[in-house]
Amino acid sequence: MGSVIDVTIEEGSLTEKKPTVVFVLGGPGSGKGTQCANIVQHFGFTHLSAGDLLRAEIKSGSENGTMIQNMIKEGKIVPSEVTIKLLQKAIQESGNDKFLIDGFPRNEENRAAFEAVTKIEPEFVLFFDCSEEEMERRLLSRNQGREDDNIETIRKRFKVFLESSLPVIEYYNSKEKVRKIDAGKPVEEVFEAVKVIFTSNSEKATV
Ligand SMILES: Nc1ncnc2c1ncn2[C@@H]1O[C@H](COP(=O)(O)OP(=O)(O)OP(=O)(O)O)[C@@H](O)[C@H]1O
Ligand SMILES: Nc1ccn([C@@H]2O[C@H](COP(=O)(O)O)[C@@H](O)[C@H]2O)c(=O)n1
Ligand SMILES: [Mg+2]
Repeated sequence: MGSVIDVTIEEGSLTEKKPTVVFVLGGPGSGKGTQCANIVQHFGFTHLSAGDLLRAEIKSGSENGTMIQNMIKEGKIVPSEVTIKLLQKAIQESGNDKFLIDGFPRNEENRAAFEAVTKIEPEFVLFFDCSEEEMERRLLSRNQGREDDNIETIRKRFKVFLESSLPVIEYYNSKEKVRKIDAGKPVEEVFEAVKVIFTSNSEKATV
């Protein structure tokens, strides 16, 4: 007769825990990157900007580099497959389990593909609400050498935001996931409002 082996399976050991994800959305120049840097300092998240990952991919000399560069110059949205692969790689390499995903999902295709591939639902969606007039002023004085910070591309980016990105925010709003911030105020005031959201959310999580 064979021996009986007592195998104890610890709870959760067979299913990997999903990371915590907050999507950070808002128009071009609304202050997503600026506020994410503050959130990282205070709340221990890793900041993943989809735009930064795409720009790094261009610099790396990847086979998709020229296609990505052309799309960014035109303010168009890069196919989800490319952006999601970059996000997944960055998540895996980070060693963290809490992420601010900035500038993604940018359209319905981004949203549905991310959900299908990763099975991750955002904890909530931070939405930086800012007037076009103020965003345009900020982008034209950003001076970071971005090829899309010129008035022609900025107008195209605003159009894409209204037509493709706002519907994603509306989708999450219908699921009560959107936390809207008045992003037209000075940086410090915007961050005070951001802190309230992250603090109350972490309190909820520990109850
Ligand atoms: N609340 C604010 N008031 C004034 N200027 C700001 C504010 N927040 C950010 N800025 C400035 O506006 C510019 C755009 O900010 P930032 O890069 O954070 O925007 P973004 O939403 O990440 O834009 P993009 O979508 O183009 O990446 C930067 O030069 C930044 O210093
Ligand atoms: N999900 C995304 C995010 C960005 N892009 C492209 O990058 C440009 C710059 O993005 P920022 O967030 O840094 O402003 C954006 O205009 C798109 O061309 C994308 O395709 N998909
Ligand atoms: Mg940015």
